[in-house]
Amino acid sequence: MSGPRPVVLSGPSGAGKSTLMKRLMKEHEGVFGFSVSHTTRNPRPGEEDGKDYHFTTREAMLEGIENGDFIENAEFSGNLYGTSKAAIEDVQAQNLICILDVDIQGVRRIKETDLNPIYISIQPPSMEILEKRLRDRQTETEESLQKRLEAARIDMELSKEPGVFDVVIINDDLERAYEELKEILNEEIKKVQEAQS
Ligand SMILES: Nc1nc2c(ncn2[C@@H]2O[C@H](COP(=O)(O)OP(=O)(O)O)[C@@H](O)[C@H]2O)c(=O)[nH]1
Ligand SMILES: Nc1ncnc2c1ncn2[C@@H]1O[C@H](COP(=O)(O)OP(=O)(O)O)[C@@H](O)[C@H]1O
Repeated sequence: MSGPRPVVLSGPSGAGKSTLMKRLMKEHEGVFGFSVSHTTRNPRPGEEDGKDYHFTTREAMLEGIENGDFIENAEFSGNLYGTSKAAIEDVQAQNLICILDVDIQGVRRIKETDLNPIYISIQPPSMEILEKRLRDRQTETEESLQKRLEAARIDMELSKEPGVFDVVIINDDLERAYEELKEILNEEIKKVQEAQS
């Protein structure tokens, strides 16, 4: 595949992936493009269809999967999520660094493709802090919160396995975590900026 190397951001729900990614994209306008996933979960207040996610139904998504429209898909906390081929192609056609936000199942599936991204895991400092951040975010019901915490325990274990991720960033202090992320991506960012100048 041509163009800059994509970036996969993974890690438990509530670890800070969206926060870090949004900041990265804002501070590097015209460098990154987000791979907009499909999901069957309901939009949260402020989320935009086609920007944060393509919000869809299980029926439509299963049909798309059947048609081979997705490079990967997974069930997470009772909903379907997936990366369409078009989502990645849209970004790569513009020669931008494609950022994917996927769970650990997605990481596994992407490893079977020829996408060749940089794999970054964003981890919370502890389960206790993760739970607090998720509660404070006020986006989840008690049931979906518990499912996310259960998935987080599995994610935290798997992310320790050698070779799964290129880098693991502990998102304790936001500024420090952000600097670390920028440092890792510095080379790719420069390549895109040079190609544009
Ligand atoms: N496999 C896969 N996981 C995804 C995709 N899009 C989002 N996810 C993951 O689904 C999980 C839940 O995402 P979301 O409902 O937005 O909750 P949040 O991560 O707590 O903001 C997170 O771990 C995401 O990384 C996708 O296209 N494929
Ligand atoms: N380093 C940090 N310190 C304190 N709060 C944070 C930090 N990083 C993220 N948060 C907050 O934690 C919550 C979860 O972050 P979010 O980016 O939504 O996680 P994710 O996208 O991984 O689910 C948000 O309310 C966010 O503002």
